[in-house]
Amino acid sequence: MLLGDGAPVTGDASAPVLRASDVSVELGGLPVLRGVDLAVRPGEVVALLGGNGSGKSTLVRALLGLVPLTRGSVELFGTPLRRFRSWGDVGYVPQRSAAAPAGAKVREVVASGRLAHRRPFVPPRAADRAAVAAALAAVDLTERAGDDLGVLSGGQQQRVLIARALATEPRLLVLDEPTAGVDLAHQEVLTQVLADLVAAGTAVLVVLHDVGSLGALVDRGVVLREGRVALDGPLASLEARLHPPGHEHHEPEPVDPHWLDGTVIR
Ligand SMILES: Nc1ncnc2c1ncn2[C@@H]1O[C@H](COP(=O)(O)OP(=O)(O)OP(=O)(O)O)[C@@H](O)[C@H]1O
Repeated sequence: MLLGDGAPVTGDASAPVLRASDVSVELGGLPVLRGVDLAVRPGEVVALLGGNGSGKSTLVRALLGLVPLTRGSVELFGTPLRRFRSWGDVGYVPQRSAAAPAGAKVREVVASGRLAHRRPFVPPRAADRAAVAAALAAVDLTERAGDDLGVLSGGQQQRVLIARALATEPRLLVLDEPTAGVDLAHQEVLTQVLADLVAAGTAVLVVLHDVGSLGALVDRGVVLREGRVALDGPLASLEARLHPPGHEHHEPEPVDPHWLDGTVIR
């Protein structure tokens, strides 16, 4: 369909890239997520917060189709998850303990982030090689590209997983505790890399225990508690509800700090 001036209709540019409605998940016969609603828009950075076992990783995995929903629905870029095929638009950094392929070279792991862009049995194109090189440079691991993943330190392995997701050149980047085990200097490098992606329109959903340097990028925090969304709002408002100034009477009700179970917002 064309508008009167001939411009193609491309849809609502601010439509959510990710929308979860009433998502419930049971694992081992027990409810883990209970009616979660969540939307992430282009260029938005949403932090998923909450105590241990509140369901953050399960939610991320459910949103990517890695665990089945028992109720509710997920849309990626406006397409229901069961019909979604554009995985080249999605980057995923799992929790490190969940992924450390034995015997793989660093470059191979990062290059696997390009698979959704490539046709089978065709050698990588210049664009694929350039994306891998840029991703390795972004996490400061160019020199280690030929090493076995297993000989890298824990924090370096984490940076490899981040590079794999960056190599995808995603429009939606989902990261599960990406800064766990990463030193402060490289957390700041990661923050700058993400800031550049976000400025270019990439949306980010990031599970965090310690908001740390990434906090400067975060637009909104969503706090899970026992598989439900307990709070959803700007980080500053969550912080105000956790630490209300004693002398003001118009602040919202303080929330129970145990909901965050040690999560550090500031
Ligand atoms: N495969 C599984 N089978 C049974 N229960 C599971 C499974 N995976 C997760 N759970 C349970 O689901 C709950 C939520 O786990 P999840 O890993 O999503 O929490 P989390 O908020 O990411 O925690 P953390 O901050 O410790 O990483 C926990 O009680 C966990 O034991």
